[in-house]
Parts: sequence; structure tokens; C-alpha cells
Amino acid sequence: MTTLTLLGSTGSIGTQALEVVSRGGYEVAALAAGGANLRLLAEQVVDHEVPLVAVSRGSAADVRDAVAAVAADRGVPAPPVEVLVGEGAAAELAGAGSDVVLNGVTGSVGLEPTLAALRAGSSLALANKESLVVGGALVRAARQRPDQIVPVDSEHSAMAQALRSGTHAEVARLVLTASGGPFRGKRREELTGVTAAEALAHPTWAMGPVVTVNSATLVNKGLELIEAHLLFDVAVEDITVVVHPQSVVHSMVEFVDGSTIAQASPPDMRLPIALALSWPARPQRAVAACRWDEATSWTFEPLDEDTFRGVRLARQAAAASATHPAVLNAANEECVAAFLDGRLSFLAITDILEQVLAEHEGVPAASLDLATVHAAEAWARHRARELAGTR
Ligand SMILES: NC(=O)C1=CN([C@@H]2O[C@H](COP(=O)(O)OP(=O)(O)OC[C@H]3O[C@@H](n4cnc5c(N)ncnc54)[C@H](OP(=O)(O)O)[C@@H]3O)[C@@H](O)[C@H]2O)C=CC1
Ligand SMILES: CC(=O)[C@@H](O)[C@H](O)COP(=O)(O)O
Ligand SMILES: [Mn+2]
Repeated sequence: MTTLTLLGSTGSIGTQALEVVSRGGYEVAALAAGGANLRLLAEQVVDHEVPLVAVSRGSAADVRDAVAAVAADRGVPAPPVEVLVGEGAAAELAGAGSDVVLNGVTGSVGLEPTLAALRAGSSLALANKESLVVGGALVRAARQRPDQIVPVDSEHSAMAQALRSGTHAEVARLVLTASGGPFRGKRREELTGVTAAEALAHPTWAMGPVVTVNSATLVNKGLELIEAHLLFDVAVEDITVVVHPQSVVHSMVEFVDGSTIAQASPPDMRLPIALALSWPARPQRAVAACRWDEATSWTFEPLDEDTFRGVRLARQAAAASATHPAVLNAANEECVAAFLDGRLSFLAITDILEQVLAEHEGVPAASLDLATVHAAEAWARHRARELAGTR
């Protein structure tokens, strides 16, 4: 039985991962969450008989009370559960050596768990793209084997599948697809008053709030550009972003012979999740395949980089220094939180990112360590809050 530690279990990725796990073949060794959804976490503990949980906030007593309440509602004895509490608790679980660690937390808070899982030799099913983007060379260096990180992110899962069609030397380009987000086709002047609710209305995916707002600004695609560069060792300039509104082709690889290999499936994260857990084997019937007995059209169009600047900013960050990606992400986390709270306009998000990146005095790759990453992030969070007027 494959042992699985699931980080971010109460979120969009986490709950879908538990749906996949319910089909059998996995023993859930531990769960980690933030603590904002204790009832759901307790249901997961009882339903999957999980012996160990971590919450970054709250108390062990609150978790145990929630588990006891769920057990009582289900008419079963309250299972014994060990509870770890604090910001370091998820990393402690991640470093315990389960066969697979699925990192499904949101934000660069996932960096230490990512490093802990890699150092423990676990296969890391990575949804938490921020940890890779922010940690960069530190994460790549922590790998014990080349294929230890298996992407959950749908585009990178698609690329990993397509890359099996040739050698690294035969890769000409990665083609990263983007839905274009809820505001695709609008001009900047039409976006001045957009609301959080409008930004959260993603046209093709149902996801957590941060990645959804990031999809609206295209910062998600910018992060994914850097993620692909780091995962597959392909130069940023050899990665092309193309808008594909249907979100059925999840990305493509162009090879030197002129072939482009694509991966297509209906937009359903249970496929990349299930594949990452079983990699390199393909799981049986993870999702329904595309229907070929119905008329459908797939369209591709260039990204409007003047209106949606997330990709351009990511290219600038990747080229600038080893800490600029961490600064981009940290400032973005602050701005997205302020936007979701109604304290910042949508357009101000990338305006502030542009200024924070321009002001940052980057650290060269040779000097990169956790301390310099955290220092860069702290500076970026503070500066972003100053510029957003939310200090
Ligand atoms: N959702 C999707 O379809 C996709 C998501 N991703 C990526 O996957 C990651 C997760 O996204 P998503 O599931 O949408 O996010 P959600 O916001 O839905 O879930 C985030 C999860 O992280 C938990 N969490 C928050 N802070 C901590 C912490 N300090 N320690 C441990 N757990 C914590 C939350 O717990 P709680 O809420 O209980 O506090 C929740 O379980 C992101 O990096 C995202 O970019 C990538 C591709 C697709
Ligand atoms: C499902 C997934 O992988 C998300 O990252 C998705 O790609 C976001 O959609 P966008 O293509 O709009 O960024
Ligand atoms: Mn994605």
C-alpha cells in the first residue's frame, strides 16, 4: 500500500486528492491544513482513518474536539489522532518519509514542506508551484533523484507526459497554454473597477481563490513559466505562452523535428492528481476522456501582454536575479490578499508588482540560501503593503 502525506487537504487540490485516494491503493499517513476548516479536516481524519494531522494555526484540543464531534455524528468511536500545531508542523509531516507527499498548500509557505519532502526521499507530487518558483535552485538541489518532483499543475503534468516523446536534446520549445482568465479580450480601461467576485469567476476551472485571481492577472501563468523552466530545465526564452480558452489542451512540447506533442483531456484536476500519485504508470479511468462523437472546436490565440502583464513580469523576474521570483510571488500574495479583502484594485496588483520588482536589489544564484529567500520575501511583502497603502 502506498503511504501518502497530503498537505493542504481541506483545499481544492486536497479534497480532490482525497477523492482520488478513495478509489483505493493508498494509506493516508498524515494530513496538513491551515486550521480554518476544522470540521472538514476532522471528517477527513475519520473517513480516511488518518493517525496524524498538522494545523498551522489553532490548537490540538480544537482539532481533537472536531474529530470527536464528527465521530459522534457518524456513530463511530473517536479514532486516536496525534496533532501537531504551528508554522513548522506541515514540514515536520512532509519530512517523515512517506512514499508520496502531495503538496497542495497555497503560497510560499509551502517551501519548507517541499524541501523536507525532497530531503526525506519521498516522491513529491507538487501542486504548490510557489515553493518551486520561490526556492528555485534550492529546490532543484534538494532533489535526491531527477524524477523526484512530479508535477500536479495541469500544464506541467501535460508537458511531463509530452516530454516522454523525445529526449531533452530533442526539445525545441515548451508551449504553455492559458485559459486567458475571466477578463480575456478586455482592454485595460475596462478593468478599472472589476470586483473580486468577477475575478473569481474563472471560465473553465474551479480552484482556490489565490490561484484563481492569479489566473485573472496572468500571474499564475507567469509563475507557471518559471515552474516549467525549473522542472524541465528549458530556457525561459524557449517557453511560449498561448491562450487556449477551452482549457482542454493542457500544454504542448515542440520537438526539433517540427512535431508538437499535446496532452488533452477535459479540465478536471483529478487526472493530473491521480497521474502524479501513480507516476510513471497511468491510473485507470481517472477522468472521462474527451468526447470525439460531438462537434467541438479548440482555439489558440496570442496573449495580450500589454493588458495582462503577469507573464512579462515573470520573464523579467527570471532574468533579473535568483531572488526576483521570490519577490514577485511574495508581493503578489500580499496584493491578492488586499484585492480579495476589497482594499486594492485589480489593476493595482500588477502595477505594484512591476514597481517592487524594479526596486529589488537581487541576490546572485551563488548566494542563494533560505535566509536570502526569506529576507527578499519579507522586504517584498513590506514594500507591497506600503505601495498598496495597507501597512
Ligand atoms: N485548485 C486547483 O485546481 C489548482 C491549484 N494549484 C496550486 O495548488 C496549490 C493549492 O491550491 P488550491 O487547492 O486551489 O488552494 P486552496 O486555497 O483551495 O487550499 C489551500 C490549502 O492549504 C491549506 N493551508 C493554508 N495555509 C497552510 C499552512 N500554513 N500549512 C498547511 N496548510 C495550509 C488550507 O487549509 P485551510 O483552508 O483549512 O486553512 C487549504 O487546505 C496552489 O499552489 C495552487 O496554485 C495548481 C493547479 C490547479
Ligand atoms: C488547473 C490549473 O492547472 C490552473 O493552474 C489553471 O491552469 C489556471 O488556469 P489559467 O490557464 O487561466 O491560468
Ligand atoms: Mn496550472
